[in-house]
Amino acid sequence: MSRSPSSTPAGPAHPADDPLARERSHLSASRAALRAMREDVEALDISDVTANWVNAQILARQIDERIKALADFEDTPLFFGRLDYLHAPGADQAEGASGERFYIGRRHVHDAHGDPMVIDWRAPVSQPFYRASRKDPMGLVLRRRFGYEGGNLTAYEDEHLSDPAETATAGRLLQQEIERPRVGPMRDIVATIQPEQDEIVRSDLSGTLCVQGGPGTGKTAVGLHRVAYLLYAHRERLARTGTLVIGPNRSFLRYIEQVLPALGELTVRQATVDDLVAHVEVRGTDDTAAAVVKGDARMAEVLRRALYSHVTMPTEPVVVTRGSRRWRIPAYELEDIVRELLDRDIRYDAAREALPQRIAHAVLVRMERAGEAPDDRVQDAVARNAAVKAAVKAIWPPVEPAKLVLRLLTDGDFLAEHAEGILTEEEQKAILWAKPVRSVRSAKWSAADAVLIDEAADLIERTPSLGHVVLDEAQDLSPMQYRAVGRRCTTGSATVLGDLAQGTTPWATRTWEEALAHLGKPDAAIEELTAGFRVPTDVITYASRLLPHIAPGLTPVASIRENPGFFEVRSIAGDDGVVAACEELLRREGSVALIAADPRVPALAEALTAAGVPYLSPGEETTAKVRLTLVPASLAKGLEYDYVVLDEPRAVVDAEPDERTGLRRLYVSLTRAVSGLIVTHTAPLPPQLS
Ligand SMILES: Nc1ncnc2c1ncn2[C@@H]1O[C@H](COP(=O)(O)OP(=O)(O)OP(=O)(O)O)[C@@H](O)[C@H]1O
Repeated sequence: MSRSPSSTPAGPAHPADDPLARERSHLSASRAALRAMREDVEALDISDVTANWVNAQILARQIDERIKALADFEDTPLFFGRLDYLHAPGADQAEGASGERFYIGRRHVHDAHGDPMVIDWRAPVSQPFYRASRKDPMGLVLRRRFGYEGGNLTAYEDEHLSDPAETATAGRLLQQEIERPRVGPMRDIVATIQPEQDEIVRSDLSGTLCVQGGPGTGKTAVGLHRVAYLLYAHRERLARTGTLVIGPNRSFLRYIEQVLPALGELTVRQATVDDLVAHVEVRGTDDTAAAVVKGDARMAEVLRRALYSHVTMPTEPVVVTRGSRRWRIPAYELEDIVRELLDRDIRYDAAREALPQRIAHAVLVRMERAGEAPDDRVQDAVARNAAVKAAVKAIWPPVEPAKLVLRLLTDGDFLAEHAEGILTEEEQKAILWAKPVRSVRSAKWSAADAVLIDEAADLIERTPSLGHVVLDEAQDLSPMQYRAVGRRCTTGSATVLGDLAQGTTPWATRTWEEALAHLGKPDAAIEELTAGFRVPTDVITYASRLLPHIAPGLTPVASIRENPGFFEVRSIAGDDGVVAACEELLRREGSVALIAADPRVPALAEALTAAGVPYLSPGEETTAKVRLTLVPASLAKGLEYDYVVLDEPRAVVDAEPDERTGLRRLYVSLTRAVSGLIVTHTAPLPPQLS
C-alpha cells in the first residue's frame, strides 16, 4: 500500500505533477458539474408542457425532489474512491464504459457532454471498490481511497491490487473512518462498506435475507444501504410497490432517519411495528402471561375460526321475484355455493362480495333453462335483489376486525368455543379482560391487541404488499408480529436483521428458522456478520462473558477497532460517583450516554440536575453544549455513543422479569460504546460477568 503525504498540504511545485492537486481539481470540476446539473433542473420551464394544474403540481414536486437530490453538501465528500481498470470494463456496462478510470461517490455526476465525472457507488462498475482483493483484483490495477477533513480532500491511499510486490495491509484511511468519533445521529458507511457487508447490500431483490450479527457488526448500516442499493437497481419497480424500514422504537428511528436521505433516498418510509398495526389507539398494557399468549402464532387460528363462525349455512331457499316469475334456489344449492367459497383461498370479504353474484348466476341458469336469454345486466340486477341481499347478510355477514377481537377478549364462551383444542383454559383466562368493555372506542387496547386486530383485518381483506421490507432488531418480535410484517411483503422480499443474544422480550426469537417461518419466508438465506465496528476489544470481550448464559452457540464479535478504547469497572459509594464518571467522560470528544435500569432513571436524572449537568433523552440531537444522554436500558438497543457510563449492572438485570432477559438487557447496555465504557456499581456485579 502506498500513501499520500497525508494531510500535509506541501507538494511538488507544479500542481500538474502533484497527484493530490490533480485529485482536488477533479473534485472542484465535479462540484461545478453537479452545480450545473442542478441549475439545469432549476431552469426547467414547465408552463408549456403541463396541460392542467394537477399535472403541473406533480411535475413541480418531482423537479423539487430532483433538485434536493442534486444538492451538494459541503462537508460530505462528493467522491471517496477511484478505480483504475486495466482495461475498459465491458462495453455493456451501464455507466461510463468508455473510460478506464472511475471516481466513486454518493451519486452520479456527469459533465456537459454527459461523460461521467463521479459514478454512483451502487453502479456495477463501482462494485470492485468494495469487493476487489489481491486474490481477485476484478480487473483493477489501482484502488485509491480519499481522506477528507470536512469537505476538503486531504489525503489518498493506494492499493495496487495486481502488484505482487505490494503486501496487503489494513488501510489507514479505512481504519480512521471506522474509528472516527461519533457525533449526533447515525451516518452512512458508503465509503467503507466491507466485502462481507457488500454481499448483503447487493444481494438480489427477489430473495429474503436474514442477517445474524452481534452488537456493532453493522446490521443496521447494512440494512439501510441495502435499501439504497435496491432503489437504485430496481427504481421503477420499487417506486410502484414501495419500501419500508421497520425499527424497534421512535428514538431508534430518529437515530437512523438521516442515513437514507444522505444517500439521496428521500422516499423510504420508516416505522415501528406498532405504527403498522395502528388500527386502534393503544392505551393499555398486558401482563407478560397475556402478551405471550396474544403474540403466539396459534392466535391466528383462533381468529380465523372466530371469524368464519359468522358464516352460517343456509337453511331456507332464496326466492327471487322478477316480473311475474319467481325463481327459487334451494338451500342445498346455496350450501354448495357457500362451501365452494369457503374452500377457495380468498379473503372473507372477497367471498362475501362474490356470494350475491354466485346466487344470481344460479338464478340465471334457471332462467336460461326456462328459455329466457338474460344478459350480464340481469345478473347484476338479481345480485342486488332484496331477497339475495338479505340471504347474503344472513349467511355471510360483514365483520369488523376490532369488534371480532373485542368479542374474543371479553366473551369467555365465544373464546372457549374458538380456542378449543388450541389454547389451554389457563391461556384463555390469561387473555380474557377482567372487566366488561362496552365498545371498541372505550377499550384499553394493548400493543398485542392491535396486532390481533391487524391479523383479523387481513383475514377479512388482504393487506397490500410492499416491494421490500427491512426489519431491524427482528429478534424481539412475537410470532404474531412477524406475521404482521410478513403480510406486508407477501409478494415482495425482506431483509431481516437481528441478534438472538439481544432478544429482550419474553417471546424473543429462539431461532431464525422459526422467525422466518412466521414471516412467511421459510426459504430465506441466513448470513452471519462477526466483525465488530463499534465496540472496542476489551469491552466486547467483557460483554461476551455473558454469551454462554444468554445465547449459547453464537460466535462472539471480533472487534476490528485498533483503538483499544478505554474500559473500567468502578466500585462507587453512591449516585455522586455516577455523575462524576459522566463529567469525566464529558471532558473527552464525542457523545456520552449514561445507561441505567429504567427504575434508576428518575434518581439519576435528579442527581444530574442537582450537579448542574444538562442531559438529553434518547433520540434528541446532541449539541455542542449538551452531549450527555440519559438512556433507560430498555431504550438502548440499536443506539451508540462515543462514551458510556453504565450504571449498576445488577439493577439492569433485576429490572427484567427473568434472569436471562436481564442478562441480555445488560449485554445490550454494555455494547453501546465506541471509544470507552465505565461501569459503575455499588451492589455486587452479576456473577456471570466474572
Ligand atoms: N463498514 C463499516 N465502515 C465504517 N463503519 C461501520 C461499518 N460497518 C458498521 N459501521 C459502524 O459501526 C457502528 C455499528 O453499526 P450498526 O449500528 O449498524 O451495528 P448493529 O449490528 O446494527 O448493532 P446493534 O446490534 O448493536 O444494533 C455504526 O456506527 C456503523 O456506522
